Amino acid sequence: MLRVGLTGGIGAGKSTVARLLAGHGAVLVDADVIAREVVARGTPGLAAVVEEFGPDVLTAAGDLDRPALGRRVFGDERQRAALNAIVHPLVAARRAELAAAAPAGSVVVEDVPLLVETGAAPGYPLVVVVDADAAERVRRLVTERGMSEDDALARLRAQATDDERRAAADVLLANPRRAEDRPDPLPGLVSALWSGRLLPFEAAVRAGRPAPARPGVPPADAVERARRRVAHATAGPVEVVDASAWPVRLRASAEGALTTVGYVDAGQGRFASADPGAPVAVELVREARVGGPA
Ligand SMILES: CC(C)(COP(=O)(O)OP(=O)(O)OC[C@H]1O[C@@H](n2cnc3c(N)ncnc32)[C@H](O)[C@@H]1O)[C@@H](O)C(=O)NCCC(=O)NCCS
Ligand SMILES: Nc1ncnc2c1ncn2[C@@H]1O[C@H](COP(=O)(O)OP(=O)(O)OP(=O)(O)O)[C@@H](O)[C@H]1O
Repeated sequence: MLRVGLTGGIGAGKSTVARLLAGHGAVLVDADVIAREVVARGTPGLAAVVEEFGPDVLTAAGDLDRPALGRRVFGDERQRAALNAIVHPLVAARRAELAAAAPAGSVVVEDVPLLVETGAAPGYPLVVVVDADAAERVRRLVTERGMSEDDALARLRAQATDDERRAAADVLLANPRRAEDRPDPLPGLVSALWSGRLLPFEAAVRAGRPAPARPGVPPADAVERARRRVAHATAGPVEVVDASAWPVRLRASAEGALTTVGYVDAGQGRFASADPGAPVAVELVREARVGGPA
């Protein structure tokens, strides 16, 4: 099983990409759907929201009045943080539960709009970001979702910047406005991602097989993502030993949860990434030596 974090700014095309991946056989987990379930009528989540925001955020029938709550939280950072503190832990727990229930051999694609904002990105073996510029995203929300421009801009401002999301992307899928006179390139990009990266990555994780070395010099941003992922999984310091060639070599102090982020046990205190797009080797050493004198 391989967990893939799929994210992008509002209106970037996450759902479109998720549907294409599902067509190839991915198991989908949709954080927006879960975020509705955890505040459905009668849930502890809804009770906590009402305790925080008062009964004005309920409809006459006792459901969450989403437009009313939306008006309060988009544009007021403090209120948004209060809502996030209630909803996000419930969503993260349910996401993990659904991913764990997927059949062996699955590629689980988790569509998580706020993957970067919540700091969850390094906890995934692979992060896919769908990218479209802000003006185009606002156009989509206004023309195809019936949102006002002000509402669309308020949501954009409540999210990470495009640069922050791009820095977290192991794979960046460009999804600019579809041209009417040319075929849409997105299905082809998603198909190549599926067969060229996701399927081989999942198979290698299942077989306990490290990714083979590859030619070229690792880009600095890929090295930084590997370092952050390993630091997140091992909850300790991580040193970059050699980033001049693939596999990137890192040194960490504990095994931690490396196998949950796409690493396999390579024996003799070594772990290796199974991601064919970014081979990384991790050497485990006693804590005192990581970051200390050689
Ligand atoms: C404020 C609420 C009630 C408004 O509901 P509404 O039906 O209008 O929007 P919906 O939930 O369908 O979200 C649509 C999009 O808005 C954006 N968005 C939603 N919540 C947030 C947030 N807290 N911060 C930034 N962007 C957000 C996302 O891009 C999302 O895909 C709702 O968005 C909510 O409960 N948000 C908090 C939970 C959350 O963060 N959900 C997003 C993913 S976990
Ligand atoms: N390349 C494109 N050109 C034009 N319209 C597009 C393109 N990709 C997606 N859309 C349309 O833009 C809207 C937003 O796309 P989609 O629902 O996939 O985005 P999303 O990132 O999941 O949005 P949200 O953040 O609101 O969940 C949809 O109406 C979709 O049909």
